[in-house]
Amino acid sequence: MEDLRNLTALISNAVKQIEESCNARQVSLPSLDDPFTLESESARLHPAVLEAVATIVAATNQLSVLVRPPALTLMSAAVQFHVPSALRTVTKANVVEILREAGPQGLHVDEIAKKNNMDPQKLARLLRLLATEHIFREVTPDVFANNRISSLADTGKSSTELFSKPTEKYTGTNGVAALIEHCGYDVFNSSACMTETLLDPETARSYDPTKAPFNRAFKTDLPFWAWFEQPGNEQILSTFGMAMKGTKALSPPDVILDGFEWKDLPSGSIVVDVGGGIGSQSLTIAQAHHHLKIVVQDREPVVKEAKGFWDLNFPNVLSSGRVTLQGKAGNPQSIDFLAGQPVKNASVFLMRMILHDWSDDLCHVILKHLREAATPSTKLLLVDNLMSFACPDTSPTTTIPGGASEPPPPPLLANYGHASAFLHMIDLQMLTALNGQERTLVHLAKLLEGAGWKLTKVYRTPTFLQTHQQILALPA
Ligand SMILES: C[S@@+](CC[C@H](N)C(=O)[O-])C[C@H]1O[C@@H](n2cnc3c(N)ncnc32)[C@H](O)[C@@H]1O
Repeated sequence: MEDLRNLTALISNAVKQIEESCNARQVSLPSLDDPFTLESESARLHPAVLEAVATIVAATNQLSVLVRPPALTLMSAAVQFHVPSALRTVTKANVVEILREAGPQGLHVDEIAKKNNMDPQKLARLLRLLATEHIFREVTPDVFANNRISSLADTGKSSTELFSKPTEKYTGTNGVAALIEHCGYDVFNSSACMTETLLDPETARSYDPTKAPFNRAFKTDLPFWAWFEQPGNEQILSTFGMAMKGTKALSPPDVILDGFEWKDLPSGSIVVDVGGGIGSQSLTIAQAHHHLKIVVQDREPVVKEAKGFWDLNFPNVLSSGRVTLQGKAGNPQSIDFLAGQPVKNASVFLMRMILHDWSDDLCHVILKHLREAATPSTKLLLVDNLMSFACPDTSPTTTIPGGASEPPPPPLLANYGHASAFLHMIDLQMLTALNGQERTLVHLAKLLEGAGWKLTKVYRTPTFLQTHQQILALPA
């Protein structure tokens, strides 16, 4: 009972904290029935509120596990995979857009099914599970409407356009639907092969990117990235590019501009976005800081995708030369961060969500190439998720600015329990797809040190827990 009472007290204090912060700023938390818009998120995007949110998510989950019959908790975990299956199916079948067009009163499944050619009763069962998880709303029996959560996956396009041009579904969107597709197809299928891969002596201890569960699932000896580029996988590759844009939704918008002091870089400074994908982070930096030159580097097929993205979102910036896309073809220097780094006068090497794709050995190779290309004043800015243990950590930790993070009050787990479960899932996402991993700060510090970099600072920007933290390193 003591844990129960303590958890309840934590929840009620956190609710008070949210209320006080919202009252002081004269904003209110949006209802679950309001469609998602960035503007209406302002109440939540405040450090005090985000901290209270983490407490509530951790404590409510711990409370429910504490009181629920154990068999239900365990078996719910065992069948949880139906949620991403249902979510991917309805997202791919354009249900979100059909329901947006229907308005808040919703639409009967018979009508939805007429538009997307599904079986209405099967569709109803998928939507009902999702509505039970607070994704969509069942307004009256068999009548469904979007809610705040489902509307985040809205491409903003008309359902007619989506049905007539299915291969262009994600182009020009916020990328969230693309992220659902990437997680629900490439990664979900890989995860289904996790057990066999991790228990097979041939692959159990391998950190080779060609021996991941992904390779077993898709019957390929190619690493994830090279497989994307195979003929026939064009759609999967372009979905991945947009999915990376969708990861922006996992942090407050434009958080890349908080923390690191972009404005203090001298005019004309070169920022190299290493493995920058289509350049969705670079776009934000380029739009906010006109004094910087930006080079987005990635594999050639990704760079081809990137060209259309920049022409659409920031016309003429490529032709002006302020932003350069570096891939392979058309450029004398081939871009492969495992092979080397051609830019030798960078002010900043930015690497967002790169190291987590690779084993320690391959991270060492990437970091070493950057170190060799760095000038004495080049800065290395990593943007990565920071992991923590599910128990108090007594190992020596770093004393650099921003290095320590406050553990939550007991009886919450030291890593904020369920509030950080998402990060641990992303860690396994890296394992299944790439044999990569998310890391603790101490782990990252060691990797950096081994490659001639010195971990210098962590910018604790108001992210959702420890997602996408900015980690600064300088040449050692
Ligand atoms: C997880 S994504 C991150 C993209 C981007 N930094 C972002 O945050 O949106 C990893 C990127 O690394 C690129 N990549 C993989 N192997 C590469 C290599 N050897 N050289 C250059 N880029 C590579 C992929 O094509 C992909 O765009």
